Amino acid sequence: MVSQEDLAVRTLGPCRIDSPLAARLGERQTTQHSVVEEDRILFDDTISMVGGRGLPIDQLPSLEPGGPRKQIYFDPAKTRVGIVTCGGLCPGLNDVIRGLVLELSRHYGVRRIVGFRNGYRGFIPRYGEDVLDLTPEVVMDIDDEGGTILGTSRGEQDAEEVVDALERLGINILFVIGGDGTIRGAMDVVRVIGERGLKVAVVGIPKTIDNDIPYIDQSFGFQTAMAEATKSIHAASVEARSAPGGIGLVKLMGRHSGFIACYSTLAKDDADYVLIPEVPFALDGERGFLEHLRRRVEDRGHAVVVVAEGAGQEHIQGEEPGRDASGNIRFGDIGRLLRRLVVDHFDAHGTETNVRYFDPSYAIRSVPANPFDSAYCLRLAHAAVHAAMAGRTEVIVARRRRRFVHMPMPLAVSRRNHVDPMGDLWLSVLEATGQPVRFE
Ligand SMILES: Nc1ncnc2c1ncn2[C@@H]1O[C@H](COP(=O)(O)OP(=O)(O)OP(=O)(O)O)[C@@H](O)[C@H]1O
Ligand SMILES: O=P(O)(O)OC[C@H]1O[C@](O)(CO)[C@@H](O)[C@@H]1O
Ligand SMILES: [Mg+2]
Repeated sequence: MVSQEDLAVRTLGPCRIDSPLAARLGERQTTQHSVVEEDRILFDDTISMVGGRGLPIDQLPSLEPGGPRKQIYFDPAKTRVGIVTCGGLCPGLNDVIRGLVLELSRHYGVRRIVGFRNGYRGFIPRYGEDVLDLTPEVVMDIDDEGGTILGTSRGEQDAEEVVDALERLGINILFVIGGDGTIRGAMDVVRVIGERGLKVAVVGIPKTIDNDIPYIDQSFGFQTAMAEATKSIHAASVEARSAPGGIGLVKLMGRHSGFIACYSTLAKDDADYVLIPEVPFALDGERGFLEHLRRRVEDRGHAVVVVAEGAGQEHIQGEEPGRDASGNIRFGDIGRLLRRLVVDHFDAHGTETNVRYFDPSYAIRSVPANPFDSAYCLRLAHAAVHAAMAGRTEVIVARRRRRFVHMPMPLAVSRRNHVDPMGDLWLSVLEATGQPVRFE
C-alpha cells in the first residue's frame, strides 16, 4: 500500500527567487480545475480506501500538486538545462522537447538549453556524440514529425560518466524523457549527484506507449498509438469479412501490459477476441481458444483476433526469450505461432480458413502525436519546467485523475501498470468481444 513516505518529493533547497510567472498566478484558489501549491492532492479516491487507512485527514497519503510556484530555486539567467530522450519511440517526444524549450526560454528566460543525443550514451565521451543547442527556432516545428530530434537508445551507461558530463557542461537541470528503465537510470544519476554534493535537479517526463507506468492516467502518446492500431484492426476486419473462413489476426505492441490491444479493440469494436499478457489462455481442448475460434468462424463466417506481443508466452516452447541492450525481455512471436496453430487446428477439423496476419509493430509509435496528445505533451512539459525551476528532483511529472502532480521516481518504478483482469477495462473488452471470461 502506498504511504505518505512514498509520496515525499525531494527538493534541492528553499525557493527564494521570485518566479517570472508569479504575476500570472493572481489570486488562484484550489478548484475543480487547479490546485494551489500549498494544497495537497489525496492519493486515494474512494470512501472505502480513505476510510480503510484509519488516519486523520492531514496524515492521509497525498501528492504534491504540479504547476508554477510563486518562488523558485534556480536563477533563470544562470541556469543551464539538458534534455535527453531514452528507450523506445513514442508519439509526442518532439512535442515534449519543444514544450520544455519554449517554456524555459520564453517564460522563465533560460538561455542555455542543450539536447544530449541518442539517450544516455550522448553523455559518454567514447561515443563521440555532440550536443544540440536547443532554441525556440530549432524546436518550433519539430512536433510535425514523429520520433525524437535528439535520437534515443537502449543499453546501460555508467551514471558516474553521465554526471561527469553534467559537470563539464555546468548543467543545473536535467530533463529525462523515457520509460521505467530511463527513470531507473535517472535515479542512479541522482544518487551520484548527491554523492558529489552537486545541486542538479533531475526531472522526468514518463514515456511509454505500453501505458505501463503505474499510478498515472494514460501516458502521453498512448492515445495516438492506440488510434493507429485501430487502422490495422479495421483492415483485419475488412479482410476477414471478404474471404471464406476469414480470420484477421493483429499483433500489437505490449510486452507486459495489454492496454494498446484493449483500447484499440474498444475503439473499433470489430474484434472477436483480445489476448493480453495479463490473462493467460488455454489453446487446446473444447474450451480452449482454438476450438472457440473455430466454432465462431463456423457460426459467423469470419473472426478478428487481437493479440498483444507479450500474451500467451507460456505456449512458446523451445525458444529462450532474448534480452535487448537494456535487459528488457524480447518475447517469442506469439502472432506467428497463433497463425500456424489456427491453420493446423482448422485443417485438422476440415474447417476452411483464410488467415490474414497484421503486425503493425513500429508503425503505431513512429507517427506524430495527435492533437490531444500534443496538448497533453505541452502541459506535461510545462509542469516539468515548473517542478525543476522550483528545485524538485528525483521526480516525474504526471497526470493522475486529471490533476498534474509530482511523483517521486522510486514510486514510478515500484511496479508496472497492468490491465486488471478483474477491473472495468477488461470487463468492457469482454463485453465488446463476447469472448468467454476464460479459455481453459
Ligand atoms: N535498471 C536500470 N538501472 C539503470 N539504468 C537503466 C536501467 N534500465 C535501463 N536503464 C537505462 O535507461 C535507458 C532506457 O531504458 P530502456 O531501454 O529499458 O527503455 P525505457 O526507458 O524503459 O523505455 P521503454 O518504454 O521503451 O521500455 C537505457 O539506455 C539504460 O541506460
Ligand atoms: O524494438 P524496440 O525499439 O526495442 O522496441 C520494442 C518495444 O518497445 C515497447 O513499445 C516498449 O517501449 C514494447 O512494447 C516493444 O516490444
Ligand atoms: Mg521499459
